[in-house]
Amino acid sequence: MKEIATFGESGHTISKLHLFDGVTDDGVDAMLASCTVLRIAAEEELPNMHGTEACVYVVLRGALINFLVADNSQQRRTDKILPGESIGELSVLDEAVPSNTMTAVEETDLLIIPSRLMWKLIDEVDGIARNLLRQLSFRLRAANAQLRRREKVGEFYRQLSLIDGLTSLYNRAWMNDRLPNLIEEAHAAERPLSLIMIDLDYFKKFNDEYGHVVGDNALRVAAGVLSAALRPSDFAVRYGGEELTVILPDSDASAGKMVAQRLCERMRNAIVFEDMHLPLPHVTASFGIATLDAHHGAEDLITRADAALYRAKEAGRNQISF
Ligand SMILES: Nc1nc2c(ncn2[C@@H]2O[C@H](COP(=O)(O)OP(=O)(O)OP(=O)(O)O)[C@@H](O)[C@H]2O)c(=O)[nH]1
Repeated sequence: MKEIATFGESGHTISKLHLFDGVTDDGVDAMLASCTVLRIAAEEELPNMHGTEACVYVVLRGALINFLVADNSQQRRTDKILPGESIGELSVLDEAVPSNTMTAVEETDLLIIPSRLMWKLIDEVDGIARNLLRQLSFRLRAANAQLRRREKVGEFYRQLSLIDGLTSLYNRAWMNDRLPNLIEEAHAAERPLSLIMIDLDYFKKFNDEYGHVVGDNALRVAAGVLSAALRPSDFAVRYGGEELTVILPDSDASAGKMVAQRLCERMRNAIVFEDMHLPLPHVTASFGIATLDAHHGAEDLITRADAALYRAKEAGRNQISF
């Protein structure tokens, strides 16, 4: 980077600089005449300060890219600063160190307006304060829009992280997060809630016999059976491996049993493999039902559903127990 001239010598005028839009005061060129014009090479980084003073940088030629330094010290690229545009106003106004680093996209010439002169211009020249405010409000809106976009993207990935990739059901992380809330809501409203633990039967044998690809398909089919049979207010979760869970808000023990019975039958009849040249493998599952007791929490509910599931397995599988 090198100082190539003063603004007065550079041949540039304020007419194309946004900060001076609508400013007709002839004195401004004179006030800026002795300001430095700095040339920085492509990919060169701009210092945060010029000397010891904060300053406004106005792009006369070339372009800058504004890198926002994130908390985790990764750099994120934001918008380009093009000829006529400026940067650094906030640091002049609040005297804080800028939170971004700027890099030249190509060889770039910059007019440097030191803080003291910037304040003098604001105080003495009509229109500059207005332009500055307009520029800052534009930047604030752009920053808000970017924040909203990031929030949406963040929410998208958060949702994605709560969905099981194979079955598209909710995953265990979702259940760990949501079940305590659902239980709290049920207690507060004094409404029932039932939970069904489901485990595919002899699934190891199924995998051994038909292979893991068909096994995966069987899991998808089992998930589909749950999704198709439940109300929109119910939740189906892949608890882990070949274990699935169904949460039934507003459902007492008899409703829980009825749903489990229906799921058990549909599971038994579901077709895993459509190819008629192969023997049609079916899957069955065992179901353990537990209904929420007053004052009991998620852990207790899962433990009781697990115990019921164990009884269904012990009793021969392909059935429900409570
Ligand atoms: N294909 C496939 N298999 C899985 C997946 N997750 C777990 N399994 C298999 O599920 C089988 C579960 O076996 P076990 O826990 O012994 O139970 P089981 O053979 O179903 O026997 P019971 O539960 O007693 O009826 C294991 O062989 C796992 O590899 C998966 O995502 N895809």
